[in-house]
Amino acid sequence: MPPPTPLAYRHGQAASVGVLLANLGTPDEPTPAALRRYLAEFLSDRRVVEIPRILWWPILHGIILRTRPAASAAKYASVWMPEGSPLAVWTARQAKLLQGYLGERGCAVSVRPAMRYGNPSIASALDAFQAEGVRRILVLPAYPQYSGATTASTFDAVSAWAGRTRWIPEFRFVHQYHDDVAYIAALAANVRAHWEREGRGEMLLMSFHGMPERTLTLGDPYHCHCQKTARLLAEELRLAPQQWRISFQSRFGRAKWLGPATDASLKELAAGGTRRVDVICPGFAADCLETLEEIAQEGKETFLHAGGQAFHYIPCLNAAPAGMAALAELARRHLSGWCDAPSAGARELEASRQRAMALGARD
Ligand SMILES: C=CC1=C(C)c2cc3[nH]c(cc4nc(cc5[nH]c(cc1n2)c(C)c5CCC(=O)O)C(CCC(=O)O)=C4C)c(C)c3C=C
Ligand SMILES: [Fe+2]
Ligand SMILES: [Fe+2]
Repeated sequence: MPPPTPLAYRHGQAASVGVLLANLGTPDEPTPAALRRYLAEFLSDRRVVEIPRILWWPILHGIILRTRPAASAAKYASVWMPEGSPLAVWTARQAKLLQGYLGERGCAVSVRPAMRYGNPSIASALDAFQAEGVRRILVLPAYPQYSGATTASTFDAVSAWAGRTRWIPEFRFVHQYHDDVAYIAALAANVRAHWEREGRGEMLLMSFHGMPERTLTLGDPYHCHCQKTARLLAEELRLAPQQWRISFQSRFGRAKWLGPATDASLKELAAGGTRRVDVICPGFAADCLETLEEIAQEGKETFLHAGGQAFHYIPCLNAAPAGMAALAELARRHLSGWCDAPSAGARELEASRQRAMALGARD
């Protein structure tokens, strides 16, 4: 049960603004039992697996949840950080930093990390905002590219919580930021910094998480958003067409997924004589299993086995200052009018007064 009307609000204290930084979710521990809980929740979401339940349920419960947890747990164990799962650790750090970046607003901003599956759940973070007396919430899903499976699913979780809540706060929702100038600039800065430290390869491969190809024909903008991010990043880095490629990773299940596949691209590049490849995953706001294990470990092995000589993985934006500044700028834009810094308000007021005086108004 969500808590009753927040005490702070009942007592008339000024309500502040909340920012819910939501990412996908991750298991609590790298164990088969924790993986089973996480995968059961994740793969039961109709936004993620769009197969009729009558067909999907026996596959999920009869095969996947019996076999995948142990295999995935071993992969998670290979990337686990002392503080926990990389996705959870980075998302918590980002939320803390974002709160600092937004600290100079005209009202108190509270930023909470949340996970669509697992912990801290979206519902628990929203309950915590209610208890704090927060009456305005900006939901910021950490997905630059919109997809039904991620962004819309976050919206569903917020709506489900609202459906159980009497006095819902005012909500705003960030839809996507795949072509945001500051996000593209942050990605480019990340690549350039890597090149300055490590030299550069002949090819920059931009690998995005895949989706079933059918989602594209059904109208999901995800594929188009990925293409645009990749093109803008290549432009920002002034790359010629033969210096970059896009690919899609993490295929799941038997259906046809968006292509070209990252593993096939790595083999093809090596076979075609590319000696060094640099790989970046621009669709992931933070490093996680899919980047650290599937790309930095497995992808590297694939490329080197196929004859490549050097493989460089460029980490996600994580807590990099340019990435945090981009997130803060995005949040600031969406918070506009809710929580403006008083100095900006006062300046604007003075400018309007002077314009009015120039038009003949009297003080
Ligand atoms: C970045 C956007 C993501 C999209 C789009 C996405 C779609 C999608 N994913 C699956 C199946 C799995 N994904 C898994 C892990 C995972 N996926 C994303 C992001 C997107 N998924 C992230 C950030 C992660 C990593 C989580 C972590 O804990 O580090 C997994 C679980 C891992 C495993 O067992 O392999 C599955 C399964 C589908 C089916 C799908 C689109 C329909
Ligand atoms: Fe995924
Ligand atoms: Fe994967």
